[in-house]
Amino acid sequence: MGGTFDPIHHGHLVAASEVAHFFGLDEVVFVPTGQPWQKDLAKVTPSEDRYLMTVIATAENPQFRVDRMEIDRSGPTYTIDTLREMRSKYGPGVELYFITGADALGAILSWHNVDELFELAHFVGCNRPGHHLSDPGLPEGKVSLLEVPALAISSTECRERVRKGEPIWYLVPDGIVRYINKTGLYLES
Ligand SMILES: Nc1ncnc2c1ncn2[C@@H]1O[C@H](COP(=O)(O)OP(=O)(O)OP(=O)(O)O)[C@@H](O)[C@H]1O
Ligand SMILES: O=C(O)c1ccc[n+]([C@@H]2O[C@H](COP(=O)([O-])O)[C@@H](O)[C@H]2O)c1
Repeated sequence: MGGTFDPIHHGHLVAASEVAHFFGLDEVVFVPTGQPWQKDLAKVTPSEDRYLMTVIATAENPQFRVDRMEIDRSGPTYTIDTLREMRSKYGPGVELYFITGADALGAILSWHNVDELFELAHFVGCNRPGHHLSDPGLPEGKVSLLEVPALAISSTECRERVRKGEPIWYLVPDGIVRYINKTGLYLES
């Protein structure tokens, strides 16, 4: 599962858990983006903080792992590079699934080298409140749409709540609340 994870929240974790269960996956690898080129980079939290929060949020689940390949890569982050790297790391016999939310799936045709993406992994789109879950005309058999228990949580809302002094308990794992309080992240927009 790729994401900016700024910060990681329970919507991400529920989607990952549901997809793992439904498809019988061995593990879910969370890959925080280095430079998400379709977002305003000036507003994105340093990658090391986003990586650490992802590690904290997933630490207790033996099926979840975090990979720093995107934050260690220079230049804009393209999923195609990540999938090529994973394919060469795991070999041709391993099936790769890329987990996305409905908003990301809707924009996938704008991603770098989109045609090759579908040769490297199967894409799973999860529903998300406020976003319509539909296949935007992707190659046959390369995408699955999955209904997961919907959580109306976004990283944007979490950041906004911290800035306004509102609680984010139970929207994100407890360790993430403590990390944000300790570091002072998101106090200024
Ligand atoms: N509540 C949610 N339910 C299902 N999928 C989600 C949810 N929140 C995020 N996702 C998906 O997780 C992936 C990573 O999301 P991302 O890190 O950008 O979080 P976000 O909450 O969308 O962030 P932001 O509000 O900053 O845009 C994307 O594919 C996104 O669609
Ligand atoms: O490869 C691309 O061109 C591309 C463009 C936009 C988003 N992505 C990936 O989509 C995932 C979700 O992105 P985001 O910006 O919603 O956090 C994350 O892994 C991004 O690296 C990938």
